[in-house]
Amino acid sequence: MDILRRGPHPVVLGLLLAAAVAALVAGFANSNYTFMLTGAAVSTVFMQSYGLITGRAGVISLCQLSFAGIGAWVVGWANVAGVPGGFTAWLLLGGLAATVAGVLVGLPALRLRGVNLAVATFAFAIALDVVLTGIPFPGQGNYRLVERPAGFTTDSGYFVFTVVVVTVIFLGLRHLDRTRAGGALVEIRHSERAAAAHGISVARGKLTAFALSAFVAGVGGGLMAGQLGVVTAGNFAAFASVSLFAIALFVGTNNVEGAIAGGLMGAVFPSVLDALGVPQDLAALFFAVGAVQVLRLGGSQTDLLRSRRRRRKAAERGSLPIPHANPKPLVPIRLRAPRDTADATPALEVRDLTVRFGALTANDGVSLVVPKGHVVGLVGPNGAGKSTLINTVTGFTDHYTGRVLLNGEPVDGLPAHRRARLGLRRSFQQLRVPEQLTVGMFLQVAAGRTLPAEEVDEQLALFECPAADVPIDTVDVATRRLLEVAGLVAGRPPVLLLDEPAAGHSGAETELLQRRLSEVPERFDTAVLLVEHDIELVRSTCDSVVVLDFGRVIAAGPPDEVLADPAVIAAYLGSAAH
Ligand SMILES: Nc1ncnc2c1ncn2[C@@H]1O[C@H](COP(=O)(O)OP(=O)(O)OP(=O)(O)O)[C@@H](O)[C@H]1O
Repeated sequence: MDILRRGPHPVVLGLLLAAAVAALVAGFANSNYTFMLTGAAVSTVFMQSYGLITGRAGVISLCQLSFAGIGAWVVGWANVAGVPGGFTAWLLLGGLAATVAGVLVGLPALRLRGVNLAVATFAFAIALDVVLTGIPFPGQGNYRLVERPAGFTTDSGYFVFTVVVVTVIFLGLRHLDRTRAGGALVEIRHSERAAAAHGISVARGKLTAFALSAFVAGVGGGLMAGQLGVVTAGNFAAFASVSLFAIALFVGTNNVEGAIAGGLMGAVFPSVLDALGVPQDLAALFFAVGAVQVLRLGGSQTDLLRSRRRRRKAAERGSLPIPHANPKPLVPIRLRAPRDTADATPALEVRDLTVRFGALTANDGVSLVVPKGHVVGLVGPNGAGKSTLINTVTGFTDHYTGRVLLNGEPVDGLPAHRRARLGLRRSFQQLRVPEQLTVGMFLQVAAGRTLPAEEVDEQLALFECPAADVPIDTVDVATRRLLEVAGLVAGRPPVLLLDEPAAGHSGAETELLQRRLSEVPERFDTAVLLVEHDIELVRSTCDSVVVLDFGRVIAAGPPDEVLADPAVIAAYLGSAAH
């Protein structure tokens, strides 16, 4: 959002420049080059589609060219049938038809991941190959060429048209990247569990990615039909989808430069190999090796380059800018006496919760209450069952007996993202903050709502996090943890469960967390269940403490009393009798 305030982004300027260069190239290049460059622009659209489904949402799809084939088929049909509106309307029609296919493929694919998803989408690509070979493209039999848009009928004119379409798609993608929906896709790619904990429906996110990417691929297929006049099933073969997927994975087509580079590779490489007399299969092999390299390095070429550049800039800039604000703590550290839990209304109630993993009982009839306006500590030695309790309460473990009530209403049976939306939010012991987002975008994704810019700045200042436009991969781990808490409380959930939020913090960071946690109930109207090994943090922030050992509650009550209990001390020393 800061970027918006500063005016046109370099990417927009770059795209305008690209359009100008396209016009120049179209004016001066010979027809062979123009044809090849138009192919590269069409390929760039395919890459944009991979950038959506794989680059952003992290979903493997090996059938993007099949969606393109559907788009091309519809454009061919509209041309033959004389559908009014002309080529641009046909393109949109082709995109929409591909979207329907995207949703149909996406729905059964939602429960699949990794290799299984690759196989499922590839099976669809093969099936469509067979279908398209059986049903000729409209116009294929009688060479009825697709009519290009008025004003762009020459090869050079059509090249400019394709660049305009590519540019419009880039702008659309850029807009998506700046919305919470775009941030949600990136979080799904990074960690489906974290996304669900932020109230994001992973299934709906993936389906949206399938639909959008199929639309873009369908438009690309339609553009190809306009370029070639007549297309055949061979233009959209399943194996070509796999090659393009490998290129997309290698280059990183969620980035503008990656999509353009991928487009150029997809279109130009085969011609280069032809000119060198090298078999085409080698191109696929080359890109497959590149894709394996991505898995080894943990990122595409453009992602790695961008990340390196951001880190270098951050190092040059020194310490990260913290938004200017002067938040006044509502309550100084533990100057306030612990709140009295006796009469408070429960925000979260856990009744007789039992969770078993085979023969092991991780939670054994646990009952506890987190009253409104309170911070409750949940402590116990390693393996006592604290994380299991958080996982179960928030819907990440569904094999349990007992009840979980939020504001008096049972939430048992609801999946994690539904519980999160109702206001049961959590953090994870293992940090799950996606590095690809900016600080401000993550804050909004974690909050589960779009926050006004001023609120984002205030919240970041309150938790002493860097400014909204700072990329997360330049932020240290302890600050990321603070950012996670900042985002979660910004959503003002009725209940927040924090799993060791101070892990890896320095003394100063723990002190900041201590201040903020003490204020959370009043400032955000959020009750907190705090799992923490730092007993001083628990003592200074919690109104009451529950102690677990071997899955059972062994003590509960005011912090000073409970933490001085000999049974609790013995449990921590590992000598409790059971
Ligand atoms: N998915 C699982 N499958 C099998 N056993 C599990 C699973 N998750 C947890 N456990 C076991 O349940 C017990 C409780 O684990 P849990 O992680 O809840 O403890 P904890 O109190 O959070 O420990 P720590 O403080 O080390 O995080 C442990 O014995 C653990 O090995």
